[in-house]
Amino acid sequence: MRVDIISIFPDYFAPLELSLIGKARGTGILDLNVHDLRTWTSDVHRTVDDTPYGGGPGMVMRPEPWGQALDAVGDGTLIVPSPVGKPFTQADAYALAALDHLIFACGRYEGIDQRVIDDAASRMPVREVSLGDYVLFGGEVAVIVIMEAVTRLLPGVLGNADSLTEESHAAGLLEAPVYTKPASWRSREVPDILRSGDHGKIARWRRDQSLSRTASRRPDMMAAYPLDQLDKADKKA
Ligand SMILES: CN1CCCC[C@@H]1Cn1ccc2ccc(-c3n[nH]c(N)c3C#N)cc21
Repeated sequence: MRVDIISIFPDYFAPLELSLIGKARGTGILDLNVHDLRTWTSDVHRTVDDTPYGGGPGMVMRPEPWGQALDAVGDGTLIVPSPVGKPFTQADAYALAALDHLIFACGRYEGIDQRVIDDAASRMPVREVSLGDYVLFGGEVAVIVIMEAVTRLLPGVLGNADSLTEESHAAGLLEAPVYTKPASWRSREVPDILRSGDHGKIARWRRDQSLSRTASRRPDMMAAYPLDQLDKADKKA
């Protein structure tokens, strides 16, 4: 997978040189290129913003540098983090992980001139996405989150691909609580069932824990959970 990230703060993406994403870059699974938007400015001050038409607070990112930057990186699927975007989900992460070329446009200030998105949409798929119902300074942090959610789904990145099937949001439920040694810690014990060695009972316990956690913390996910899956789980466990 090729990824191009365009930002006025390219150093924000230093974390993408670390851990499993850094390894994916080193092994060629991920071809990640970070670009400074100011590369495509032509004035001495390398200006990327200007006052908004119609008045209002703040500044808007100028279309010219963005247009040249997007021309330079070529066509792919353009992802534009934005507070007005579609909420980003695990399903979106899977969809993006199946693509060959992702381009991320990191806005700042009050946002990017709308004509940049409209112009790009005339020649490639454009996805405006939001991380959640809160306001960030810009798109960079959202891109780091999306990059982690997508990269971990790429074949060869996670040592144990099986873990993808049971994790939260992949199976449609929140994960059960996890425990490790010691068996007793500050007078708190690991649930006996997890030390029983009875894998059928352990699976049922974990499913019950997932269901109760999801029901109490994410009733929206419960509403979307296919009821026939609940029956299957009971029979399997
Ligand atoms: C504050 N400032 C004036 C009001 C409008 C937004 C602006 C800041 N800002 C500029 C570009 C940009 C991109 C994404 C986000 C963003 N916020 N919250 C999310 N879930 C986001 C995503 N994904 C914020 C951004």
